[in-house]
Amino acid sequence: MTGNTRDIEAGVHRDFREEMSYGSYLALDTLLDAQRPVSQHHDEMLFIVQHQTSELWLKLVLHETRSAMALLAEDEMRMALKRIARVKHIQRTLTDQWSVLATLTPTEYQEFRPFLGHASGFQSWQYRAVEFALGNKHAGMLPVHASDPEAHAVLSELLEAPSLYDEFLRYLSRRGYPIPQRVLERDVTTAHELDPELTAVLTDIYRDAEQHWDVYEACEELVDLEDNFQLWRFRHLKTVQRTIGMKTGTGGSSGVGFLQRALDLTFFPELFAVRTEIGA
Ligand code: HEM
Ligand SMILES: N[C@@H](CC(=O)c1ccccc1NC=O)C(=O)O
Repeated sequence: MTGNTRDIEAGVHRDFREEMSYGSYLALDTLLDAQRPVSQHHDEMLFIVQHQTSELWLKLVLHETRSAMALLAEDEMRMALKRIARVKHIQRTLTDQWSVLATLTPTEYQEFRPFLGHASGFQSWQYRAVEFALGNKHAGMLPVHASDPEAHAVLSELLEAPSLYDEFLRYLSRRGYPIPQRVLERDVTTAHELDPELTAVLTDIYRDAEQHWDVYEACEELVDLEDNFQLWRFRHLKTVQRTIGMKTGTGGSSGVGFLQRALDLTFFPELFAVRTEIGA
């Protein structure tokens, strides 16, 4: 037998002149009109779609992370963890997605790279917002967004707000854990720095996990989050390496060297320091 033999059932809705349809609900006119190559090269479409899908997922990561922060501030730990679980799945998708871009050869990329000018992922405000929310605060990043007042406003707000980790530590303090006062009152516009006394508090949780099961589990969720973030950074670095080698970046950085240094960053240093202490 040939052809598609599946009946289109009588009940199937067909007239959307006066009703909301799939496309109108999702604003597909706008979404699918947003791929605007600046060169004539075939592979630029891949480059654009890869970035746009990443930005869409980043939008959801930000939405979920900000919600998790607000929930923690209200002592709603279980709901906050639900948000974080979703973020972890998105992170995996973002990391897996690098394999699509890895099909772009250096020869193909060079065809349209000169058309990109000084545009660079370095200017992604949503990426920077996620970094800020997770605690990698850096006021020096704000001027890059001066030409986009809305993005600048979101970044300023996140810079000045407690990070996810700050909210977690405040929550632990409210639960009676002896979080040092200087940690609770730190200048949240800067990145958190390792505090050995905080490591000791968290180590006690890990040493007696059964007694502290829910917060112990929450700590491991944060470790997963950071681990996933680092995997994305690493895949970005390796993709950059195979695509432009040691060339400087269009954003003006050294390129691979700059991205390599990001792998030394940590959002939750004490949660990793705990590993050294366990069993010691
Ligand atoms: C062939 C593909 C890519 C190349 C060659 C590349 C290259 C680079 C380079 C060299 C930098 C350093 C800044 C600069 O001087 O430009 C950078 C930063 C960045 N790129 Fe890409 N990139 C690629 C794809 C992507 C994709 C798909 C995303 C997804 C959104 C992305 C997001 C970012 C972000 C967020 C930064 C800033 C990182 C930070 O500040 O730590 N890049 N990229
Ligand atoms: N920084 C890249 C260019 C680049 O990847 C890019 C250019 C425009 C929009 C997004 C980009 N993605 C990530 O940096 C390069 O140096 O080739």
